[in-house]
Amino acid sequence: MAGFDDLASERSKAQFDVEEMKVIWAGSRHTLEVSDRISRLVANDPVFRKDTRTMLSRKDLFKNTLRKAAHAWKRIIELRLSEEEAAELRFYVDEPAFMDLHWGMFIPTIKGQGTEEQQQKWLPLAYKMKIIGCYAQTELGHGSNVQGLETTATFDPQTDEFIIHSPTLTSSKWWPGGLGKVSTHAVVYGRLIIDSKDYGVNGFIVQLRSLDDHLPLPGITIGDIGMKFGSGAYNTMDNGVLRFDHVRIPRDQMLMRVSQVTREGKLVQSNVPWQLVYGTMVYVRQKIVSDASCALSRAVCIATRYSAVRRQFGLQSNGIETQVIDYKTQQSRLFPLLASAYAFRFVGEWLKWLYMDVNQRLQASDFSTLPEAHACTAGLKSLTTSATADGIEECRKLCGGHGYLCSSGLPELFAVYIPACTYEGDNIVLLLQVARFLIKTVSQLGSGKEPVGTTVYMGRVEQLMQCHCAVQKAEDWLKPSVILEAFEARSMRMSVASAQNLAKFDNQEEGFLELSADLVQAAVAHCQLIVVSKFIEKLQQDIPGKGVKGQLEALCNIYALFILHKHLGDFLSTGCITPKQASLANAQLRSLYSQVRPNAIALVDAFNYTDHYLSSVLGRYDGNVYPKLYEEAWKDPLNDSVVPDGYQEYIQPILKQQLRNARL
Ligand SMILES: CCCCCCCCCCCCCCCCCCCCCCCC(=O)SCCNC(=O)CCNC(=O)[C@H](O)C(C)(C)COP(=O)(O)OP(=O)(O)OC[C@H]1O[C@@H](n2cnc3c(N)ncnc32)[C@H](O)[C@@H]1OP(=O)(O)O
Ligand SMILES: Cc1cc2nc3c(=O)[nH]c(=O)nc-3n(C[C@H](O)[C@H](O)[C@H](O)COP(=O)(O)OP(=O)(O)OC[C@H]3O[C@@H](n4cnc5c(N)ncnc54)[C@H](O)[C@@H]3O)c2cc1C
Repeated sequence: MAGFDDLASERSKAQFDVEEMKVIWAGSRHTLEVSDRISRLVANDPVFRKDTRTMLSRKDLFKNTLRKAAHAWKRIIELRLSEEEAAELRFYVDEPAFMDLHWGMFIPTIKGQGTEEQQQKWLPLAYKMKIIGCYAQTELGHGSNVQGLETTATFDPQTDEFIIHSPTLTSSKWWPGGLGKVSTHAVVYGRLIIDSKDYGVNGFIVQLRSLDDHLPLPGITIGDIGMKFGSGAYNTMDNGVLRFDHVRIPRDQMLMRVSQVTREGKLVQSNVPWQLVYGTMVYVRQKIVSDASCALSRAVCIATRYSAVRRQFGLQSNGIETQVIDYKTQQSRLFPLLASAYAFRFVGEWLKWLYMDVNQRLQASDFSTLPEAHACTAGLKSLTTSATADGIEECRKLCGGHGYLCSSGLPELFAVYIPACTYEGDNIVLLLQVARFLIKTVSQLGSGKEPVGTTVYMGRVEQLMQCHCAVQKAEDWLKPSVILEAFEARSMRMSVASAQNLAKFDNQEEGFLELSADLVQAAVAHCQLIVVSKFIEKLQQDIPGKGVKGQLEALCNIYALFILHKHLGDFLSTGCITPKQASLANAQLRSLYSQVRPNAIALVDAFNYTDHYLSSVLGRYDGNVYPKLYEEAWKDPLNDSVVPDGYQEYIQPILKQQLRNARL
């Protein structure tokens, strides 16, 4: 039967060891074992079913999420799951919920911005979930501009308390996940006011609801901000609104690692940079990059399997039509996304290492790598989430009409994913942060301050401003050194050009605003270079397993040459390559697609996703698409009755009217 046979035959064509590729994708044999075990545990538990999610009303959907979260927590305790296993469980439950903000932002904020004493007081409560917290930063009037927040925290020396207040409508906290209906506590960001002087934004731990009856405490108004894009999707989350009317908290609930307020009302700065108040965002942006590879690989897995099952046109001698995956146009849209999923996986792994390294340094009072960590997390968060959001939509189109059905799994995946381009920093705003970092780096060239980390290549500015690409034949594009040099030269030249244009302005801030569209492009070029170079570095590691390294090399080259093709204008206009070399790159790309084609199904099998996680009829492991699509349609509540509700009120009268008209 079509589907079963197609995918079995595809799997038999694979030219590499899929089991070893699973280890590479997971990161280690241990991680693969944990992820495999927990994914099956979730898939086999009826409480974690997902199939009715898009049909539930908001209230039922939300209650169902509460049920799942409570059940997940129960299982974590019963099975004594480690933190790693619990995180895998959350991943495979696959539903945004208040727990994400509690574990992903509230706890990390206390760890990163609280003093030892504050951590000792609050963390045990939070770890045992005796309190549930959220991250209340964004307001109705300001999200990107954190320094523009209006909530005030005024120190009252009489009572040794802070008074938390929302002075305007636009100062209402707006968006925090978990706030609307669940959280008992929040880290609230507000302006620290002492003796009428404004000391800027800081974090404060504020209790919001009673631990007895869950009612908001006096002076606090809270609710949910309403339905969001798509059915199911992010509507499992209670993004909330919060207002304070002179709510008092003890002084020791200001997070005081960065600066302290004494009993006398004096502000004392510690030796850590004030930017640490933004530390949780660096942590979460790093997480979001890893998540991008998961979301993109999921969509790509669905689209690849379905493209091997789906046949249209091109009747062959054996009477069978062509698998759509064999069309070159399909390959040229699908395989770069497959390559991107792998590329984002590896850059995510590297970013996790970078974050851990920065954290260790911070503990030892070494703050030197913080600007680089901020630029990398901001830039890569922006690059990978934008590409993933676009990629999921492309996968939907790659699946034709059936991709638009909720049962394909793609509409909900798209709807739940796209806010990643906005939350934790709007993607353009974040690229502008990278641009500032690049301009600063360029301006310091030749000053004796050597560029570090991902900007080391800028130290070779003279060479990179003049070099000529050495490619003479298509295969030359397979050399990592050739690719790296082209990407480095493009990024260097775009940053230098931006810096030179900026220098023409008397007022640098005005110039930055005027040139911001170009600056964003320079930032994108730098971030793409990071992705390419981290993929190449990955390939320099020991990679066991028959054929595994060869497949990864092909994917790395596809990613790089696809980006080159997509941004050809940059590469040509900066003179990094010639039009002839561009056309050789394109020829090489086509040849790489042919190389990947027989391995495509095995390359998505290596993600090791269960059918439960994919929740897609089109992406089923067994390829049994058509019978299941047919079966799925009959489950729609609209098919509960043969004649629909409303027939007598609305259809019959029309039909009767038409009959009468016809008789006239
Ligand atoms: C169901 C089962 C449950 C079982 C559970 C078991 C456990 C399971 C575990 C689960 C774990 C889950 C983890 C998941 C992860 C969490 C998922 C989260 C989902 C998403 C939620 C989204 C949340 C949010 O959106 S929070 C709000 C985010 N807001 C923003 O991002 C605002 C964006 N704006 C900014 O960041 C800034 O204001 C910025 C950068 C735009 C500021 O611009 P500006 O130029 O005005 O800067 P200044 O403020 O003046 O700063 C100048 C100076 O500072 C430097 N800088 C800026 N930011 C940073 C930074 N972050 N770090 C370091 N340095 C920074 C900047 O570069 C400047 O430096 P100079 O040297 O002066 O140039
Ligand atoms: C699903 C979801 C969950 C969220 N969860 C939380 C949470 O838990 N806690 C929390 O505190 N917040 C949360 N947020 C808020 C989120 O962090 C902000 O929405 C985000 O930081 C973007 O800020 P904004 O809404 O102010 O966008 P704006 O800054 O108003 O963006 C609007 C437009 O203006 C552009 N723009 C803004 N500034 C500039 C500039 N300087 N230069 C050029 N263009 C600019 C942007 O590119 C964008 O196109 C969440 C948001 C969403 C969607």
